[in-house]
Order: sequence, then C-alpha cells, then structure tokens
Amino acid sequence: MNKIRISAVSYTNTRPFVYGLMHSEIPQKTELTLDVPAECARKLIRDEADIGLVPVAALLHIPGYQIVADYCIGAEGPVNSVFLFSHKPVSEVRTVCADSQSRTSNNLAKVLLKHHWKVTPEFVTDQDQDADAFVLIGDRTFGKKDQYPFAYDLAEEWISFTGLPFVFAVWASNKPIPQEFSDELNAALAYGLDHRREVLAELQPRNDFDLTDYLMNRISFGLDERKREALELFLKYVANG
Ligand SMILES: C=C(O[C@@H]1C=C(C(=O)O)C=C[C@H]1O)C(=O)O
Repeated sequence: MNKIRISAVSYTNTRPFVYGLMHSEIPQKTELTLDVPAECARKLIRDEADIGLVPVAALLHIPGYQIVADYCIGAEGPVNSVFLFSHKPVSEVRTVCADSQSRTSNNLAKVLLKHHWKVTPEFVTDQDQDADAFVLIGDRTFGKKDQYPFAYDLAEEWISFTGLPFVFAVWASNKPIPQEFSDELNAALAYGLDHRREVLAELQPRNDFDLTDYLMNRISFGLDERKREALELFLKYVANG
C-alpha cells in the first residue's frame, strides 16, 4: 500500500491529536496535512486523502465510510467555538451567512433554525453580503462572543434541543484501513489527549479566551455511545432536510 494520506484539522481544538501523532511513528508512514474542515471533507470525498478528521455532515457524501478511531471533536455542553452570531434575536433572523470553512456547523445551524427555533431563514455564502446572522467556527471565534448582540452556542442549543451531546468531526476513512493502523492511530490520539498540558504550554496565551478551559473541558474528545447516537440523529436531520 502507498503511504496513507491523512487530513487533520488545522484548528487549536485538534492540537492535542496532532501532538499525539507527532510523538508517534505515524508521520514516517503517512502523508499528513492540516486543513480547514471543509478542505478535509473535500479531500476525503474526492479520494485525495484516505483518513481524515472529517466534519460529520460530509460523511453523507463518503459512500462506505468507516469510523477508524474512538476519538472525535465533540461537546457535552457549550463548546465555545461554534456560534451563530446575530444582530437580531433568532426569531427575527431572515438571512444567515454560512461559514465557508465549515461543513457540520452550517448544517447544525440549519437543523436548529428549522426544528428547534422553527424559523427558515435564507442561507447565503457570500461573506460580503449583509446578513442578519452568520455561522463562525474554530479559532476565528475566540474572543468574539461579546462583540455581537446575540451569540448562540450551537453545541449548547443542540443539547437543549435533543438532550444528547454533539459530534462535530470524527476520524473516518473512505476505504478499509488495516486494524493495526487503527490501533496505532488510537494510541497516538490517546497520548496527545494525555499531554494536553504540554500542548497548552506550546500555545500563545490569550487574554480574551481561556484556552485551558477550551481544551480541558469544552471540547469532548471521546467518541462514546451517546455521541454515536447523537451522530446518527444529526445525520438523519441533515439527510431529511
Ligand atoms: C468545535 C469545532 O468543530 C469543528 C467544526 C467543524 C464544522 O463545522 O464543519 C468541523 C470540524 C471541527 O473542527 C470548531 O472547529 O470550533
């Protein structure tokens, strides 16, 4: 087999995973790239990568996908990096600008607007267009929470809607991967999570965002049964519109 191609996410929330990979033998055996989530999804769909930290909404476009690790980017409470920022209360929102780097959270916003808040605003993709609200994910949200009249944390809203946690991205492949490699990947990811203090020490501190709280408490990295249940439910909502 040629070198396995891995696409991981370039945001801070993935740094513990990257730390684990870098402290394993995986980089020698693979081609590893760090991409924004939408690009990670595109690579898996187009078979330009074999394994990725795939935004879950993209799984619907990867026939025969397999989840290859027991870890994810998830949340069991407010995640603090996925927002619908709005100039108006959600009941009055008519237009929403999607985040071009996201695949999951744009869909999560659509699901929540329709089924939780029961409104159906128009989604636009042109960031220059004046929309009432916009989806924003990842590091670009850090420190922005108090800059808008309304900031809806989409993980928190999903949890109050369903009573389930949420999963943004999972380690998935678009083809069968040897079990041995999955085991090695799991071990590397676990190592990274166990060394989050070291990862935090490498990050540029910020006074407008609590990086320790983010990596230790906000992002929930274990892909357990309830998160798998949440994933199935979310994919059903997305598939059915
Ligand atoms: C919690 C986050 O999860 C991310 C959100 C994603 C999306 O919306 O498509 C994809 C991957 C995750 O890294 C975040 O980046 O803030």
